[in-house]
Amino acid sequence: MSLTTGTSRLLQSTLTPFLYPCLDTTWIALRPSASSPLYRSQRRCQTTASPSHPHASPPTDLPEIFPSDYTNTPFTDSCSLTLTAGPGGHGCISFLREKYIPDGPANGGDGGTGGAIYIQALRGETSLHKLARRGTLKAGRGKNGQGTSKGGRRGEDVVLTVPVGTVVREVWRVDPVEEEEMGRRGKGFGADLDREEREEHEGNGEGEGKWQGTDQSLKWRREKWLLYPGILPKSFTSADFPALPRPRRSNLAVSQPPAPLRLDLDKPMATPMLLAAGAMGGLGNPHFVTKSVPRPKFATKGDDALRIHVQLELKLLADIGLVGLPNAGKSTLLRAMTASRARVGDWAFTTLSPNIGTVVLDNQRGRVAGLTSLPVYPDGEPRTHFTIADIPGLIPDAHLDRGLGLGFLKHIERAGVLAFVVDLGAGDAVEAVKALWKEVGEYENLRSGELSVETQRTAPGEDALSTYQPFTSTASPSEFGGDLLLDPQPARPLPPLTLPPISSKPWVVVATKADLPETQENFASLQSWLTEVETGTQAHPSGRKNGWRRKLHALPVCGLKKEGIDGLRKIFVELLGES
Ligand SMILES: Nc1nc2c(ncn2[C@@H]2O[C@H](COP(=O)(O)OP(=O)(O)OP(=O)(O)O)[C@@H](O)[C@H]2O)c(=O)[nH]1
Ligand SMILES: [Mg+2]
Repeated sequence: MSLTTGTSRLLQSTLTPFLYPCLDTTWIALRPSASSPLYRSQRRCQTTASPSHPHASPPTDLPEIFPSDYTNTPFTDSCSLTLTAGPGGHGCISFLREKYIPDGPANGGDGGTGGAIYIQALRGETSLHKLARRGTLKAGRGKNGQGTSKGGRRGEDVVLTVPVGTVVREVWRVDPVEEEEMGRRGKGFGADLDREEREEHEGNGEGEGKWQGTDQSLKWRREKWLLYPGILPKSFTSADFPALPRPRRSNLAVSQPPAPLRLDLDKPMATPMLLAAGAMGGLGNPHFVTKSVPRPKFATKGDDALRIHVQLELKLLADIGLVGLPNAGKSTLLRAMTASRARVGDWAFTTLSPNIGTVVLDNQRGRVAGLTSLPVYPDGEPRTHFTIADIPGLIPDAHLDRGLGLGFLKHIERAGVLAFVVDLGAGDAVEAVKALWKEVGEYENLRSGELSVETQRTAPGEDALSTYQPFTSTASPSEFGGDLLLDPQPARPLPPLTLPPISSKPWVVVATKADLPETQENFASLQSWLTEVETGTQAHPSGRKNGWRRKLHALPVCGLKKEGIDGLRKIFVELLGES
């Protein structure tokens, strides 16, 4: 009885505040009253102003953002990587040795296959910076075989996780299996040719001595063989060795995409996709038992691994891109809508590389206020969040690469929906939107010209992106100590990606600093201009006939006080459904 009472008292003291907060008297006592300053400040943070009266509040009570509240999130939208699959483990040279069997048969195990490299596009990822930092990715080496016919373990696999919308393009590859096959076919490796082929050559009157020479020199590939410890190579004659086994590929290699790699990972992937299979392990000494050599004291080494140099590029930077002149309030808006802690400053070019923030629409515990249903992705999956990119400010003549212009415009091209952010307190908002569109439109013209030049340069039938040329060096890899130290081809820049035209993307105008006095008129003229563009009375600001004109909204917001944010979120969700 006393135990029950004790348990219930314990429960009351520890769990009640969490399960039934309304019953907990201590919590009630601590809760700020409606008149306390804390409560008032909380209520002020939660208010969302009606967009129709944004200017009602005076601009004096603006919250301050302290420098200690800034964090710099790293971001990279393209990178080059060298992917090296795992080399195979060596075969083992071993003999059975037991009581009464001092010189048993060969029982060395085969080496393990090397680890493979996979790629997987996931929705939670937003940047390639983690991969860009690494530069080279290597899968694990297969373990060596062991005595008593124990095969070596497989090498560790590596999975690259990338954001959805990543494009993977191959720059060059070194495929040792392909090279060896080519060498055998092209150079006539006598020892490894089929007997019929050989006889055919001899029948054609080619000297036997010549074949003999090729035969012996190519059979003996020191770097391919492992010798029993303590035995010097000179104690073998090359005739003791059988022909080198043909190069093999692991069974996994059949699911490798064809070379050259050109992948557009525009959907989230349930399972990783193979990019490079690991190399095969070497063969243990039982593989070389013959009548004349019953106890072979050699095994083969594991194969060298496939190496691919790829370029990764994000086709989609974020769902929404904030485009604006410097100091328009883009970073403040991003902070208001997401948990981003982007730096804010009262000067131009506070932001120099994109900041990406995520707006959570459904956090598994409920939807954000005002959303009755969730938007869906093109594949029908409900969209529980979307991303916003705060892109550095554009300046006039950015399309001529003035002030890092082209770099910033490249980011704009990669956003799904464009949100033109204009400062209502910095002059005519219509002129500001027109100036922004002018830069974007000029950049689009430039890009379409660039693409057509690239298409003309490509010979008909040739792959427009990259063509695979296996490494054709006169020196064999063994001359580099079995390992190639240099890139087989210098990394050449790949042609630009073909992306949808910017002017056909949905767009919206966000009028910031609506708390500033006397900005109503500016906003009203912006709204009427947008209505004219929508109805076709005014030309599309990009100068293109087929520019996006449906549902053109302008929304006044105050990023500092988070006013007008709910309405903006709803419009973004609506436009994402259209994009
Ligand atoms: N009154 C008022 N000031 C704002 C508002 N939003 C931003 N500001 C101020 O405007 C200045 C610039 O804001 P940022 O968010 O850094 O502007 P930005 O567009 O990111 O600037 P860059 O990164 O340089 O292109 C800061 O001093 C902000 O405090 C707003 O809604 N109202
Ligand atoms: Mg900024």
